[in-house]
Amino acid sequence: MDMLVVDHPLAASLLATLRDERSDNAAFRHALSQLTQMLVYEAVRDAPIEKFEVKSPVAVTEGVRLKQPPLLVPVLRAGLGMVDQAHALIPQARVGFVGLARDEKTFEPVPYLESLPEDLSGLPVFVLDPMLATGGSMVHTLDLLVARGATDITAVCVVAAPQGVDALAASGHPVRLVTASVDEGLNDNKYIVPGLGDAGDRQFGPR
Ligand SMILES: O=P(O)(O)OC[C@H]1O[C@H](OP(=O)(O)OP(=O)(O)O)[C@H](O)[C@@H]1O
Ligand SMILES: O=c1cc[nH]c(=O)[nH]1
Ligand SMILES: [Mg+2]
Repeated sequence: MDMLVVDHPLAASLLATLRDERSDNAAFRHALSQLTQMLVYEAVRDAPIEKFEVKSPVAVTEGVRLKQPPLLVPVLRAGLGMVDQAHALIPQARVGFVGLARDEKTFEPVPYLESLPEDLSGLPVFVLDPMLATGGSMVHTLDLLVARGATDITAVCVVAAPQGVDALAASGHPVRLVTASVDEGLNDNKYIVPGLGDAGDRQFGPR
């Protein structure tokens, strides 16, 4: 599986703010939004473009635009903190939604929302979720997308555990990963170490 770890001092600095337990909900949401901008910017770097004619006040010249803007799919709740910034960068993008809550005992994702276009064939998809821990939530989301015909999926995650990376690779789904960090591992509660805690709670408060 292709993986891009965005290695940039500004991304690292925002990640430090996210990790810092002293960052309150507002600071956390702000840093997540800013870091999403960098991750999505890099995720789009090699996307196919098309050329079109632009008339500047001075002359006619060539402009470029994305050939096919991706479908953005935030995984609720935590992915909600990424979608506005991604959409600001790619305003033509359509948006679908998946809602999952990890069971605290089994660590399996429990689905509660699925709002996706019926046919995803030929449409690139960016899944937005800050945390890739065991990978169960992301693989569940990939299952939904592939069942609708998606063949070109990018998982945009702020922090990934090696176990989550392995789970994506083992899924066999057509996915690549863009992340700011592959962390050390998971603790007994399947939280990423060092991670940044519960990305949903840190934005919106405890469920
Ligand atoms: O890789 P996994 O082990 O599946 O864990 C990662 C999932 O856990 C978090 O969501 P959570 O279930 O806490 O829901 P929330 O966003 O509503 O807090 C996170 O946003 C991912 O969706
Ligand atoms: O570290 C983790 C693992 C799952 N979900 C989170 O929000 N954080
Ligand atoms: Mg959570």
